[in-house]
This record gives sequence, C-alpha cells and structure tokens, in this order.
Amino acid sequence: MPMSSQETKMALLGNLTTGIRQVRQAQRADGPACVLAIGTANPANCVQQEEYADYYFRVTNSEHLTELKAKLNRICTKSAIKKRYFHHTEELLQGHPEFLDRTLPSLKARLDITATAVPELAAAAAAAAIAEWGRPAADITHLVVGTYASAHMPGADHRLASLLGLDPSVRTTMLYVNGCASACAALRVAKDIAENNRRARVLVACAELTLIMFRAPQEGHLDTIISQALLSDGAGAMIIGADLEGSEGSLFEMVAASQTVVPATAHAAVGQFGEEGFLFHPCIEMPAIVRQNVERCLVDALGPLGLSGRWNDLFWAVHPGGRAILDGVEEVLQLEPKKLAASRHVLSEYGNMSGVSVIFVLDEIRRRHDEHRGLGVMLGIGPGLCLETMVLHACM
Ligand SMILES: CC(C)(COP(=O)(O)OP(=O)(O)OC[C@H]1O[C@@H](n2cnc3c(N)ncnc32)[C@H](O)[C@@H]1OP(=O)(O)O)[C@@H](O)C(=O)NCCC(=O)NCCSC(=O)CC(=O)O
Repeated sequence: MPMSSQETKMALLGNLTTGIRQVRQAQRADGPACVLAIGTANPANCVQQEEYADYYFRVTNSEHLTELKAKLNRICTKSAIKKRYFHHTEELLQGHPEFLDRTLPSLKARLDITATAVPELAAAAAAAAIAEWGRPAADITHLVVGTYASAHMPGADHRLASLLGLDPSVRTTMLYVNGCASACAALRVAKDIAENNRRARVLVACAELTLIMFRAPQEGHLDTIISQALLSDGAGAMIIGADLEGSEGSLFEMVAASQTVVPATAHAAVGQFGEEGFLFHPCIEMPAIVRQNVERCLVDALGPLGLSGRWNDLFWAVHPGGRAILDGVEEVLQLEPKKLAASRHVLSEYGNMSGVSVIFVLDEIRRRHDEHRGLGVMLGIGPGLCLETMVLHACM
C-alpha cells in the first residue's frame, strides 16, 4: 500500500535524524583527550631571590624606602623561592622611567613590548612541545593561547601561529587575563575541542610577563611588594589530542574538568588595566580562603568519580601561587610531603609564573613519573576566586 504524505514526511525525518546523528558521531573522537607533549621556556634574565630586594630597590631608585625594603626582604625569605626569571632587564627599565613612576602613563609602552615578547616566549615553549610531539607544526588544527600580559588585535594567537608556521586554517582562541588559572582554563577548552573534533590536535600555549605590572615600591601599596616578591615570567605549552596516531604517545589522559567560584571572594585576586599598566591586588587572605574552601570544592568535583577523600592515593599538580597556599592545601588534605614536591620544586626554581606554573608542575611530575602513577589532580587557583580542577591519568 502506498505511504500517505504524512508517513512519507515521517520517514524522511527519520532518515534525516539518523543521518545527522551519524555525522555528529563521525565528527567526534572516540577516546578521551590526552596530553601528548609538554614544552616550557623562560626569559634569560635570572635573579636570585636572596638578592631580589637589593636588585629591585636599586633599579627603581628607591633605596630610601628602608622599611619597605626590609618588608620585601622578609617576604622573600619566607617565600620558599630560590630564583626567578624576567623578560625585563635593568637596561630595559633604565630606558623606560615611566615603568617605575606610577603617575606617568605607561600602558602603551608596556603593550608595545609585550606585543612581540609574549608570542615569542610562547613560541619557544611551543617549539619544544612540537619537537617532543614529533609531528609537523602544520598538523596542529587548533590553537588556544592565554596571557594577562597583552591586549592586542590581532592577538598573540595570530602572531604565535605565524612564528610557528601553523596552517592558515588553524582555529585560534585567545583567552585574556585569566590570572593564575590561564593554563587550567586553556587546557579545559582544549580537552573539549579534542574530544569533539575527530583528529584535532590542539596546541595550548600560555605566556606571562610581569613587565606589564612592574613599578617602583610606594608606601601604602603593599600589593606591589607582594607581587614583586612572588611573581615571575615564563611560558608553557602542551599538545592535546584524542585517538592517538602513528608514533604519538600519551603523557596524561584528561579524565574530567571542573571550575568552581568560591562565593563572596571576588576581592581575593583583583586586576585592572589602567594608564599605569596592569594593577594587581592579591589580598592577604588568599591562603586562608584557599585553605577553607579547597576540600569542599574537591569533594564536589571528584566525588562523582569516587575519588573523594582518597587524597593520598592521587598525584597532585597544585598551582604554586605561594608557599602559604601550598602549606594550606597540604595541611587541609593531610597530604604526605612528597605529594606537593613537584609544586614546591617549581615555586623554588621559578617563582609564581601565574597560570603558566601548572604546566611546569606537570612537566616536573612526568620527570618524576616513578613517584606519580595512576590518577591525579591539577588544581588551579584564579580570579573569582575560582578553583579549577582537572583529573588526570598518568600514562607514562
Ligand atoms: C607571602 C608569603 C610567602 C609570606 O609568608 P608567611 O605568610 O609565612 O609570612 P608572614 O605572615 O610573616 O608574612 C610576611 C609579610 O608579608 C605580608 N603579606 C603577606 N601576604 C600579603 C599580601 N597579600 N599583601 C600584603 N602583604 C602581605 C605580611 O603582612 C607580613 O608583613 P610583616 O613582615 O610586615 O608582618 C605567604 O603569605 C604566601 O605564600 N602568600 C600567598 C601569596 C599569594 O596571594 N599568592 C597568590 C598570588 S595570585 C595567584 O597565584 C592566583 C591569581 O591570579 O588569582
């Protein structure tokens, strides 16, 4: 019997729906996103932490502020940092008196420098990741770039793509001013791209330069002193992809990602661009806020995976935001000291490179792979105040 027009319509719709579902399935990867390679880079200028107060007060012509210098010395001594790297040098600062004096406009001059310095440092880290990955740069399909140190159009993503010789069809995403959560946010985005686009190979690159906020000390501005004591420059890059091909190997499987804003803590890490560059204010309660909220956030994020409370069964890549932050996480979760050894190592050797730091920590964890098997957690701390987690499975 011939079909009625209604039946014909329904059959066509059914075929269409099946067809669309098949197209959608074919678009997606089968396996989970994996970290395929890691690269890091730092600028050449290295300053020992024990010499930092002398260096900083000399280059800013501020030797007369003896109490502030003594305070910076106290903080440096308690920071558990040995050395830090910076793009800016004494010579560069001498050529820019406006970077020292907060009454002079300096944003344009700072951005003129970071327009090339951010993508160049990111390119150094990315080139190392691509070399380890072993495939041509032109095989990268997506690029996710994070930084707080530039604000240009076209952005650091386009300049980086050109420096690396990426294919013009590469799909780029630029993430600005995510503070210390930049790499966590970029990796969360990369995970979704890799799992939803068959054969996608995502380059994540984050670069942070403190030049955008460098200035002389001033009474009443303790945020400058704390930033000067802890923050530093660096870049980290990773290649992310699912369904490995050829010689590709997986360092970490990206199991699950989450982000939680801690209520009523918007004041904890505040930043703003102004004529005088980037003004950053990390509040003094930051370590206490993290200590009071980290376990609840982890229970919420890891509970559904059956991992809640088994903290010492996991490996940990905690953002080394400061010694007191690591101490607080270790104490609340009752972690064995070795669990935060990679984070403490990165803090000691490089300082707080903001969002880039967790890439260095994961790089360190894969070097110590005998101690870090099975499941682990990358924990980022960023503005909001937000806690970012990603559960990882070490495959090395
Ligand atoms: C700075 C520290 C190493 C200091 O060590 P201790 O806490 O053990 O020592 P302490 O309490 O005696 O403090 C030393 C001196 O520093 C001062 N001090 C400490 N934190 C301060 C802050 N945020 N602002 C201004 N001053 C601060 C204290 O008042 C004290 O001054 P005095 O000696 O005169 O009494 C530690 O507090 C720390 O690691 N804090 C975390 C810093 C932080 O916020 N990091 C996150 C950056 S942002 C980030 O990573 C994420 C993001 O982007 O959101």
